[in-house]
Amino acid sequence: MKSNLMHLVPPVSRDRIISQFPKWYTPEACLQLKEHFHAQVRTACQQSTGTVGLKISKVVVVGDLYVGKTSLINRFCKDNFDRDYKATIGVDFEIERFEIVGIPYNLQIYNSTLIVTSKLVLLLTLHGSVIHIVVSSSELSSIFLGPFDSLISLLYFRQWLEDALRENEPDSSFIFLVGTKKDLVSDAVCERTELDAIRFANEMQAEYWSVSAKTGENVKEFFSRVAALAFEQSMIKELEKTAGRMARIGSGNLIKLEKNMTDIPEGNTKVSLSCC
Ligand SMILES: Nc1nc2c(ncn2[C@@H]2O[C@H](COP(=O)(O)OP(=O)(O)OP(=O)(O)O)[C@@H](O)[C@H]2O)c(=O)[nH]1
Repeated sequence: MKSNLMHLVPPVSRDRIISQFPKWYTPEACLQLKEHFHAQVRTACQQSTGTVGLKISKVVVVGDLYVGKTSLINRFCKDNFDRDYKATIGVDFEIERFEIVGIPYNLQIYNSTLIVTSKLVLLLTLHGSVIHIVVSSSELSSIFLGPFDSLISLLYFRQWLEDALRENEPDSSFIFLVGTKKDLVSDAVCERTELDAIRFANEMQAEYWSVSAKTGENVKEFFSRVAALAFEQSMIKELEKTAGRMARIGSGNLIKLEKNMTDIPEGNTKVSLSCC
């Protein structure tokens, strides 16, 4: 599957630019920076692997039994939906292939149920994962328990979150909360559930998405977001590894000021900016 994720923006680098050059930051400059970032990414890949190598990120999907994890993954990876329920035993996984800014890219999507998976298997699954997706069914969510269907799964979830954060470098992973089976609830119920879910997601610094594997609503958009963030994270790491050998964004030869800064009279901030 080829995905056109050209909307990628390098937030870290952009923030650095804004903080260093607040007065000259413009949408045009941002676009140029984005293009430059993509070029840098390709160069970084070539320098680190000798070719534009395949990148892989790990995504872990967890949640209660029967909430729709397998259906969500199947809708995205195989574009199908099965009404019949077949319980997932242990941990299952799918690989989805993308091409982002010309770079071959794979998402390894692990599917596991919190309650029935052994702790050791869960820890191994979580190790090195970039994206954590917590799935809950919109149909069953209770306003008392937030997006969780039972108190026990809420407790498991808290433990899981701690493990996930411990198994990975700080600030290197993203958490999503996904409400499935959107098609089974009315708009009014959906809205109410969403308010709870968004509040809960904010508490755990997660992003909330409401989807339906049956109709396909929001599924592609959701995984595009997942792929974009995972890819960006993996590229930022790549760039950090090769930082010594490369021009840094915000310094070096990326931004050229047409005028020498020392020539600018005080109070005059109108300087044109060009990217190389
Ligand atoms: N109407 C509707 N039904 C869904 C949706 N997603 C899943 N289901 C149904 O819900 C049941 C459970 O779905 P699964 O995807 O197998 O759930 P799971 O979370 O993978 O379950 P485990 O393997 O036990 O962990 C199945 O009968 C699906 O057909 C949805 O978006 N809408």
